[in-house]
Amino acid sequence: MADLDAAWTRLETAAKAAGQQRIVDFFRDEPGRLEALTLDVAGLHLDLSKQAWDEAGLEAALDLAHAADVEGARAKMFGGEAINSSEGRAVLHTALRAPADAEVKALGQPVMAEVEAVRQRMKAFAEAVRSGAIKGATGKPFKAILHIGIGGSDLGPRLLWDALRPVKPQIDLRFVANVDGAEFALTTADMDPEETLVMVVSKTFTTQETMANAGAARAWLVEALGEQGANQHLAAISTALDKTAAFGVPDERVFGFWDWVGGRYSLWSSVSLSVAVAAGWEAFEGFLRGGAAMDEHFKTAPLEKNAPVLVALAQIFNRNGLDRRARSVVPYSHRLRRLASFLQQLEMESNGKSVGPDGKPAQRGTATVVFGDEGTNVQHAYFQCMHQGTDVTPMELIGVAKSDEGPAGMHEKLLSNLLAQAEAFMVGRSTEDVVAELKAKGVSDAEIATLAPQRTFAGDRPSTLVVLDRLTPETFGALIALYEHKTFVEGVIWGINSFDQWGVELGKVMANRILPELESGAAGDHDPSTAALIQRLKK
Ligand SMILES: O=P(O)(O)OC[C@H]1O[C@H](O)[C@H](O)[C@@H](O)[C@@H]1O
Repeated sequence: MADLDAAWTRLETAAKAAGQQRIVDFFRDEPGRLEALTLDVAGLHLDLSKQAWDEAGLEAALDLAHAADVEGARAKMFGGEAINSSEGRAVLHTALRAPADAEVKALGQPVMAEVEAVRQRMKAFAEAVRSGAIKGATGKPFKAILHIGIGGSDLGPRLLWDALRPVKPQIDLRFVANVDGAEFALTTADMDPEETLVMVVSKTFTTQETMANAGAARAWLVEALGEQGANQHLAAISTALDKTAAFGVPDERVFGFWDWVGGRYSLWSSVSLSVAVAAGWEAFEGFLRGGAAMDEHFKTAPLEKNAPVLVALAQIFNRNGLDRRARSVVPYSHRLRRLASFLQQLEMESNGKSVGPDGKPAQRGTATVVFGDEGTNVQHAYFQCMHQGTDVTPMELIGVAKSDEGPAGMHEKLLSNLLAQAEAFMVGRSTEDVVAELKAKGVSDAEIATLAPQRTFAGDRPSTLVVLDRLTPETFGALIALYEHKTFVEGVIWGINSFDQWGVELGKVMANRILPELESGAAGDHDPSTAALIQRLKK
């Protein structure tokens, strides 16, 4: 503990010192900077040299990781210990992408036989749906899948589908998440129940939104195909097998997973069966292989060359050392445009905690806000604030080195924007430079005095670049696993349990209380604002 406190203090001191200098100058003062802060892992190239740390800052961050015993925590996670202590569960999403012959135990019990058995059933199902061996009730093959789920049962598979989907897919995969009937109506309007397979995805099989949409989908099927027919169009993915049977899904159409897989870490499981069907099993297996490659790296690389550790430490340096309370993630890739939404759950649900597993307050600030969308689009939206706003927001910019998709010549334009933004964030543009340009254009001194400051860029805004060699199932898997392990390392250093989510409960309980009040009009005991709104909104 004393070591850890001292390591935190060293980090904070080092960050303060680094913050007095300009990032761009670190390159001048540290000849080995680029070499020390770039690495190639599992088809990803990472460049953390434009981050806010100097050599001493990086060293202090690595010391902090050692003092927090990241390596010990990592061994406990891979060893299947109950590191999700508030729920007494192991954390083994890594087993879902491990080879069948790996030796993995959850709380001492071997898991790989079960994992492999479900994988084989998923594979057989995916192939049978694709080949038409499994058909709908009227004998037609399935041309579409309606994937119903929310949170971890939605965000990961949606992103995975965007990443892997063929340009002209054999199977049209659609998603419904929200308990806003508009989403169901808009998504199903042009779907034919006779040719649609409905997959209900819920770890708990109790989530209000998913159960409401599942009921709606079932009714939509029953109307077209009758009770018996509807069942042939249903599949369920859950850890609650008793509940799937009660919903009417035949056993052979139920695909399980385990309580040692958190919802936001579940896209490696049967939760992504819809994608495995629609993109094909081979693509899904490639995704698993990519995740496993990152696991191997995370487990074995020394901390100073460990990609998830370095990305986590850059975040901690910014967040705790320099008090930067937001981070923006911008993939220069249309297929990865939903990455920030996925990371919002992964990082903010995992690490948005203020107390540790011992119930004591966290000593330092934990998860920050993460936001973002696809580049270049965001350059024409919020990047003004990133370049010239009063707060510095660290960025992660993600690119794909090679792509043959779409019209010729576009990819280079996309990449030029990615590189230009990262350079502009760091280097900025000096007032002298702006003044010289305005003078050369014949602008008057009076105008220059007001214009030049407005056209100056302070720069010195840190960013990390992640460049995928190509966007393949493997590199995409490696990217997601990178972020999972980054999130884990941060949780270890902040001293919190990254694997529970008590903070989502209160709102659910209160919604269940308000629902009958809206329906019947009899208002319960509420604060004046809520009571007035119930009066206004009730039926
Ligand atoms: O998969 P489900 O059990 O339906 O849960 C869906 C989601 O809802 C919950 O409220 C949790 O916050 C998420 O972690 C979870 O992914």
